[in-house]
Amino acid sequence: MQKIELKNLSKSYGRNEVLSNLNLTLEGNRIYGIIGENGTGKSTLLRLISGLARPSRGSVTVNGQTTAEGRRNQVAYLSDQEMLDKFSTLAYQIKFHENMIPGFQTNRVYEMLDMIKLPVDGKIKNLSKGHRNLFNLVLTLANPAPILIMDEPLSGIDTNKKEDLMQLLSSFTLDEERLILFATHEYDEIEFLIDGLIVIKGTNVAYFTEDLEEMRIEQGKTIQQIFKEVTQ
Ligand SMILES: Nc1ncnc2c1ncn2[C@@H]1O[C@H](COP(=O)(O)OP(=O)(O)OP(=O)(O)O)[C@@H](O)[C@H]1O
Repeated sequence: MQKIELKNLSKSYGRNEVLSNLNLTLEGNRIYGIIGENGTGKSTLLRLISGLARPSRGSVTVNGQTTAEGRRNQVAYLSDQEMLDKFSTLAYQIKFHENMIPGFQTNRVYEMLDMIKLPVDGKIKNLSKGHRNLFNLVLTLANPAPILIMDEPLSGIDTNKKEDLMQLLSSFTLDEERLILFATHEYDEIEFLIDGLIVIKGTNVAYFTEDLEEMRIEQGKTIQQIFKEVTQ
């Protein structure tokens, strides 16, 4: 079973303490959404878990791995920045990922691109921004890592494609026993996608549930309402 454990985790950039003494355990084949106002440290937290940033204090353990390198092997990470060389072709990037990542699911890339009707010909720079985001997302989803960590994966993607992608994400946790954690500002869209919710306020977790459905039945609140209550 997949497991992410954060113990007394803090991160500062110079004098700016972004995250302070976080304690959190995420586990199971679940989809977790992480929300919070701009600049509250969501991306920083995702980078710490993925082994791309170093904690200032405390520890991050991912499936028993405590070193940054060990964590990187457990995680497929999708940045909110555009990382791909714009002058390369889509086909080149697919081949590059296939060569770099053991078990990379190239067939799946082509199936997903077909599903979202994105042609493989041509260069990254000629794609629209939304299509570039989609292509990045597809490359991340074809990574066989047991944990998928994504920074705003649905931003700039049209409603129809979002629905297809959300179905795909659900199938990843149901059929393939993966854990997915992503940051987003799209509260309405993820309402029925995520199993667990984390709200960051200030420098810490202000709200956490691993069973949003239960909370919804008990308290009848939407994510938007929870967010407002917690952050006001
Ligand atoms: N590499 C860095 N060096 C210095 N400061 C940084 C760095 N990365 C992030 N920060 C600062 O850390 C804080 C949190 O940034 P972060 O990007 O993690 O927030 P976020 O919650 O993801 O924001 P948003 O919702 O706007 O994407 C901000 O004040 C930001 O300026």
